[in-house]
Amino acid sequence: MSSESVTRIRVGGSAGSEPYEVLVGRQLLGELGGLIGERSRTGTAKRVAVIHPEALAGTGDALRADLAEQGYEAVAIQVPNAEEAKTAEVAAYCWKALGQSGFTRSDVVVGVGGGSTTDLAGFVAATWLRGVRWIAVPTTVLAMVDAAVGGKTGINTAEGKNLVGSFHPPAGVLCDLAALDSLPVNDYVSGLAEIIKAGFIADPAILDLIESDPEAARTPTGPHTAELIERSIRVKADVVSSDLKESGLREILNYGHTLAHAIEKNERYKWRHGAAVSVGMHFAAELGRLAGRLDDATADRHRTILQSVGLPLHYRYDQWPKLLENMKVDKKSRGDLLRFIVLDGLAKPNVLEGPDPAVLLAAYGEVGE
Ligand SMILES: NC(=O)c1ccc[n+]([C@@H]2O[C@H](COP(=O)([O-])OP(=O)(O)OC[C@H]3O[C@@H](n4cnc5c(N)ncnc54)[C@H](O)[C@@H]3O)[C@@H](O)[C@H]2O)c1
Ligand SMILES: O=C(O)C(=O)C[C@@H](O)[C@H](O)[C@H](O)COP(=O)(O)O
Ligand SMILES: [Zn+2]
Repeated sequence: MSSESVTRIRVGGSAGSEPYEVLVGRQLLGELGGLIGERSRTGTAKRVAVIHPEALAGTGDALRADLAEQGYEAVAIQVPNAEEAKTAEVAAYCWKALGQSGFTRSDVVVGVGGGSTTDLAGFVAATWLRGVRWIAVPTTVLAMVDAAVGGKTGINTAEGKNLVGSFHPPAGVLCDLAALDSLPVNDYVSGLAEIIKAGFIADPAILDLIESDPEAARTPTGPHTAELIERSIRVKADVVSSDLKESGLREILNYGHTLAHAIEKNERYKWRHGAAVSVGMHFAAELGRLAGRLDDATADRHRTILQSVGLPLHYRYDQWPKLLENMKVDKKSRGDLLRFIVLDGLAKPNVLEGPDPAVLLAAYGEVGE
C-alpha cells in the first residue's frame, strides 16, 4: 500500500446487518463528516458526540471543532484512559452528556481511541435510545485490527471482563495509520498479540511477515505495518460477516481469551489486553498440544513468535485456582462446561469442550512461573 492510498474492507451485509466499510490509510479523518452526514433509516444527524480518552484530548477537541465548523452541534466527551473507561459509571456519565445535549435517534456517536474507548463508545451508542449510529476511529493497532471491527461493544464488571454489552456494529471504521505514531511502544506491541492471533487462527502469512523481521514488526514504521493491519482486519471482517452474534464460527476470535480475561480480572484490569492474550495463546497452544490436537512445532511457534516481539508468555503459577474460577464466567462456557478454542493445526481453530482438569493444570504448568 502506498502512503497515499486508502484500502476499503467491507464488513457485514448478511443476516440483516447493515454493511459498512473499514478504511485503512493516512489522513482519513476528513472522511468523518461524510460518514456522519450519510442519511440513515433514522434521518440525518444534527448532533455528534465525540467520545475520547484523556490521552487524546487534543484529537477529540480538534474533531469536535471540525465537525462544529461543518454545521453539527458537536460535543466532546472525555473519558478515562484504557480499561478505566469500561465501567458502568463512565457509561452513565456519557449517557448524561447525551441527555444534556438533546441527542436523538438520528444523531451519531464517534468513538476515537483504543479498544477500551471504542468498546465503551459502541456500548453507549447501543444503549442510548436503544441504539443510535456510531462510527469508530481506532487509534491503537489493537483497535484497528480487532476492537473497532465487528460490533462487539461492552464494559467490564467487578465479576468479569466484558460481561455487559451488545452486538452493535458501527456505521464505519476509519483506521488512520498516522495515529499510531504517538502510541507508546508497549501499547503498539500489545496490539501485535491480536495480529498474531489472526495469523494462527486463519492467515499464517501474517506469522511469516512478523518472523521475517520481528524487531521491525514492533514499530509503526516497519515495512509490513499496513499489510499486517489489513490482513488482520480481513480475517476479522470475514468471520464477523458470516457470524455477527457468535452463534458458532465467531468463537475462533476468542483464541487465547479464556485465560486472558481471567488474568485481566485477576489484575483488576491493569494489564493490557494484548499482553494477557499473549499469555492466553501460549496456554491455548499448550492445551491443544497436551490434548493431542496440536503438533509440537506449531505449539512451539507460539512461544517463539510472541517472545520475538516482546510479548509475555508467563503468569504467576500460584494464581491458578483463582484463574480457574474466573474462567467459569467466560461467555463460551455452557453451564459448568468450560470451553476453549484450540488449534487442530495451523489455521485450524476448533472448540475443546470440558477438558480433563489434569490436562488444564498441566497446560498451565507450562505457563505459570
Ligand atoms: N470489541 C472487540 O471485538 C474487542 C476486540 C479486541 C479487544 N477489545 C478490547 O479492547 C481493549 C484494549 O484496547 P487497546 O489495546 O487499544 O488499549 P486501550 O484502549 O486501553 O488504550 C491503551 C492506552 O493508549 C492510549 N491511546 C490510545 N490511542 C493512542 C494514541 N494514538 N496515542 C497515544 N496514546 C493512545 C489510551 O488512552 C490508553 O491509555 C480491551 O478492553 C479489550 O477487551 C475489544
Ligand atoms: O470479536 C470477537 O468476537 C472477539 O472475540 C475478539 C476478541 O479479541 C475481543 O477481545 C473480544 O472483545 C472478546 O470478546 P468476549 O465475548 O470474550 O468478551
Ligand atoms: Zn481480544
